[in-house]
Amino acid sequence: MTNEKNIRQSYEIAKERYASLGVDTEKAMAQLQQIALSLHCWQTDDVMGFENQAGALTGGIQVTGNYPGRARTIDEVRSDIIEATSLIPGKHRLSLHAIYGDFQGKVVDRDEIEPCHFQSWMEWAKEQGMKLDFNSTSFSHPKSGNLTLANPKDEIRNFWIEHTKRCRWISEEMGKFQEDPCIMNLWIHDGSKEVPASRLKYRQILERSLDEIFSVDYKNMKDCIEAKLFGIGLENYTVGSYDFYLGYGVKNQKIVTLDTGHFHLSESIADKISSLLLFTPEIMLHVSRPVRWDSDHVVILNDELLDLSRELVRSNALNRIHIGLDYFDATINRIGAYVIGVRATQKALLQALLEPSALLQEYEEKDLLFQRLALQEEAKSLPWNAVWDMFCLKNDVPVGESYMADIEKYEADVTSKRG
Ligand SMILES: C[C@H](O)[C@H](O)[C@@H](O)C(=O)CO
Ligand SMILES: [Mn+2]
Repeated sequence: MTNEKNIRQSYEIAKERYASLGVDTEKAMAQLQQIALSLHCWQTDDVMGFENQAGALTGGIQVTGNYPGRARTIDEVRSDIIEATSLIPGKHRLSLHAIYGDFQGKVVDRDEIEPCHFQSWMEWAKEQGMKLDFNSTSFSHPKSGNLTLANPKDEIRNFWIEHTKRCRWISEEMGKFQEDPCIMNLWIHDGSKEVPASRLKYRQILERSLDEIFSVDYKNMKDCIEAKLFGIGLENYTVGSYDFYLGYGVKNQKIVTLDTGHFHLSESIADKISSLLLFTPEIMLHVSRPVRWDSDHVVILNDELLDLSRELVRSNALNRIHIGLDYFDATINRIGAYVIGVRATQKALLQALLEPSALLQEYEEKDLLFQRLALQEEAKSLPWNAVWDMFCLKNDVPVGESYMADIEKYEADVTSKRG
């Protein structure tokens, strides 16, 4: 009770402080409430999925750690997602990879998947008031190799074309069922350890495959194409590079996915937002945290995330931006990993929504550059955390670090009992 009183008092002080700079804290909280983040289901089970022919994780991605409690069944994934979302303010989405289908113990190959394999997900999500997004899965399959949609061999390429076409069909049915577009992401690992004899050849093949895949028009799903710098074992050449997908996205008006772990480490993802918004219809983000490489560390509140969030808000186009998370850490409690990453992303967005942007723009227009820099610096220590605590309180989720106790309890009662 005293705690709640403190939170409310601190909020009132913060509200006044922000108002003095022309910022409306109530409006910022209302805007944050509208931002649904797309949670990646694959943090629950280390990207294993539920195919009954599953092998090791391939495609140049890697999960490290063996913390106990990995979800081993669809029910366990759902239970973990319910637990995680109970500790996160707001209403969010869930992103499924194609390997998470409800295959009922049968072997259903990737070129055979159908909407019926995701029907139970659609119904469950509806019960939870949650919308679904979708991803085709090119990795961890006997036909994955180093080349899928860019493979010169007809048999392999056509298999993956068929898989991806089916994923679009499933996404369309999901979108219809949930009466809200399903955002489908296409990422393939295709590449080569050494420099190929022709870089052009495989990109030409990939362009043709994509044209065939996208030849069917759908109304209830949206296509996103995700580039990458390199995968492990595929260091010299990635067919689906950023230049490739940026070109394809602009030419064909597809959504380009920016995964924050898929660029050179010193490259600013924030700087790309305004350019993409000028030339592509919408943007999809995979918020991740690269450490030395695309290591998919748990997202934390760092400068890169803050910079990106500020650009998203400043662009005035939040309705054209989809924000998903993409990391997988098996070294710590997996539900904790979700909660840390989602709350960090929301905190960054809140700080961006609380930026005294009207005043900063006014200084800029008047060429008051010292004043602009001074306010940018001072804005960093404004009492945004009091607004965040109030946002959590309003959403009836734990304030501050108190969520740790809930996760510890869930671990003791549930995940520690998994074999
Ligand atoms: C599971 C993958 O991480 C995901 O599908 C893809 O988006 C990626 O980022 C691969 O590095
Ligand atoms: Mn990604």
